Amino acid sequence: MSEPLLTVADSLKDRARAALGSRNLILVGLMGAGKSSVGRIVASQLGIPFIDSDHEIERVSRMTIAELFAAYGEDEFRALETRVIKRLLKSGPRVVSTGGGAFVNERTRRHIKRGGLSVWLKADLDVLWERVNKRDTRPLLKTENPKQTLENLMNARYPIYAQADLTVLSRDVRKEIMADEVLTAVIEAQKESPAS
Ligand SMILES: Nc1ncnc2c1ncn2[C@@H]1O[C@H](COP(=O)(O)OP(=O)(O)OP(=O)(O)O)[C@@H](O)[C@H]1O
Ligand SMILES: O=C(O)C1=C[C@@H](O)[C@@H](O)[C@H](O)C1
Ligand SMILES: [Mg+2]
Repeated sequence: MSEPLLTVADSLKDRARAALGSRNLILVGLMGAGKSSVGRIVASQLGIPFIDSDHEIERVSRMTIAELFAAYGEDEFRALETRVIKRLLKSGPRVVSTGGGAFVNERTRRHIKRGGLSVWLKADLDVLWERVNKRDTRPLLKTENPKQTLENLMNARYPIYAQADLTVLSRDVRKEIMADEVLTAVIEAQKESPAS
């Protein structure tokens, strides 16, 4: 006889929570991949705190990301992002959703690799574009052809995101389903390398 659905769902959360242990779970990937929205659900499923590095940067600086880029430029923003992410990863377990460029920065990437289990939410261009073109708050996409810019970012960044510990395909299914797939990937990773 098959198990009742509730038990299966409960055991997914419990198994993922046990597999994660005291490590942080860090979501990386391009703008629109779903790091913030899926990360929040994953954290609530695991019963651990959720923090979004973009929100944390805005909180500590009391400026929006767009204002930070405009006032200080991208290099200063990256330096602040590195410091904030380093601090967020000092204790765990937490789910930390990062900004789209965080894992691309070498220093930040080093902190993420040391700081827990990283998951790349990988999406194709059309999925990302459908999501990001609804808002114009992203400074890097304020160009003449933002879709082309997004594609250029994909080409430059995907080989780097591929260094994450796990990859989950982000597509147009409910965010809860994406969250379950992240939990499943955490369990699978633990099976493959139980010592970690
Ligand atoms: N699985 C999904 N199905 C439909 N819409 C989604 C899905 N995941 C995310 N979205 C929507 O796409 C948009 C971008 O998602 P989100 O902000 O979570 O991405 P992000 O990876 O955090 O992007 P950024 O790097 O810009 O912070 C939001 O409007 C969100 O509601
Ligand atoms: O992809 C990027 O480089 C960025 C993504 C956003 O999350 C923000 O961190 C910022 O707009 C830069
Ligand atoms: Mg986000």
